[in-house]
Amino acid sequence: MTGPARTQHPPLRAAHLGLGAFHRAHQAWYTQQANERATADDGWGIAAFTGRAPEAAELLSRNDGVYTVLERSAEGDRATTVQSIVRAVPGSDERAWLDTLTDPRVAVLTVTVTEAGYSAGSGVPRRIADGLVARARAGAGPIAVVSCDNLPQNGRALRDVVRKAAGPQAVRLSDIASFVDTVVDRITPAVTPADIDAVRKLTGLDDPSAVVTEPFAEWILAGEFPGGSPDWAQVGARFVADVGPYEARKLYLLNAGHTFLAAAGRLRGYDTIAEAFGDADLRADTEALWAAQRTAVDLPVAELDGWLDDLRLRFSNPRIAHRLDQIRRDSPIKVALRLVAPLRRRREAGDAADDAQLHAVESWIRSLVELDPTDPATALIARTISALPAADRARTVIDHLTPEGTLA
Ligand SMILES: NC(=O)c1ccc[n+]([C@@H]2O[C@H](COP(=O)([O-])OP(=O)(O)OC[C@H]3O[C@@H](n4cnc5c(N)ncnc54)[C@H](O)[C@@H]3O)[C@@H](O)[C@H]2O)c1
Ligand SMILES: O=P(O)(O)OC[C@@H](O)[C@@H](O)[C@H](O)[C@H](O)CO
Repeated sequence: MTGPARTQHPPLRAAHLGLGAFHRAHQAWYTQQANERATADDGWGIAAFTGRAPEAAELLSRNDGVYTVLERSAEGDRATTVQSIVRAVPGSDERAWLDTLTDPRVAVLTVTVTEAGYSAGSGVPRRIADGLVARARAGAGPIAVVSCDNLPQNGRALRDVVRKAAGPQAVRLSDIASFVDTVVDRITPAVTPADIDAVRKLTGLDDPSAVVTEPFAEWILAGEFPGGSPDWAQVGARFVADVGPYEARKLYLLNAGHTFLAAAGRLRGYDTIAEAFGDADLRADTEALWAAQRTAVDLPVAELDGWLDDLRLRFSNPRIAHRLDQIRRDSPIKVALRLVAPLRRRREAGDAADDAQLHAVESWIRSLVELDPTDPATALIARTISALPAADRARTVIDHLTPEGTLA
């Protein structure tokens, strides 16, 4: 058995860094949908680089970059083939990275490297800076850099760390690189062997690069694309002047809900979001958290109500096994941005701390103290917090957790 076949050959015009499940289910999928509505010459092919380990590139290359997206609703599965990735490259291939970013045809660079990828220590800012400086030197023209990670003002956050990494060369970037803010949404769990089996049963194809995702997808973008972009708007993406309200909605409701359920659900022995959200107490806590945090979202009430109704169904989808231990990874930075930041804003406005927000922070602290850490950053903060008197822990986190997820 082999994987899905290539029938389209879109020209190389985009690059991506961080060839994980989400890129395959979101940006590459949107680009595929846009390519299907374009003439062959107007399509966009992507050179996708892995962030760290080479395996995803090696697997995808074996099938010429073509793979299956399995959209999984509560009712059933639907398989589509994605051909927009025309080259899958291990991130360690610096030559290929520089060649791609100095290629004048390449006008868009999308990025999914997780929240942790934005720290200087990850090496991501330096790699992007090197590529953009080389592009400026080569006179290869402007490029849009599109962050697709769950961070506030993600485009600006990426711009700042890339400029810093470029040092004195940063001045060269202003002329060639525009950094685009985005809100990206599509619940896409890490792929399991059972998912690959499900794809095999449905399509008859052996596709180790397949991804399973929900039917829902959203992409909201604000910024300049001086060298053009795939026609993502035609396939549902929205270009707006300011992503702020949509970003608050996504981060303070969906992602904060996930962050809370990952901690509190794991403490109760659940494995997935659907299981945790199915627990009456945790569901009530999540609803209370949403009620508190929605005050920070500047969107019409009816629009927000409808979005939350959809979110309840999405969290309840029993056929999407979004594992709590995956979501718990790198939690300090997520708690800082999704729970502590809105709590502090409330305090600055002179309002009392909300019980549901406090409960979410306290649940996270309990998860640090009582559960095995998922990653080194979490282990480090867990040790510090565990050493504090229990009565001081929440106050310490609320007062001293930095946006980088460390205790100041
Ligand atoms: N999966 C989702 O549902 C989803 C939805 C919206 C946004 N996102 C964003 O996309 C990110 C990636 O999600 P995913 O599901 O593809 O995860 P994944 O684990 O499948 O892939 C993560 C990618 O990021 C790279 N990466 C991770 N840490 C890195 C580091 N420190 N330095 C360099 N590269 C690094 C990895 O090499 C890999 O290519 C999330 O962290 C989030 O910010 C994901
Ligand atoms: O690692 P995080 O917390 O940024 O993301 C985990 C999930 O909350 C996230 O992947 C959501 O499923 C996603 O943001 C939905 O669009």
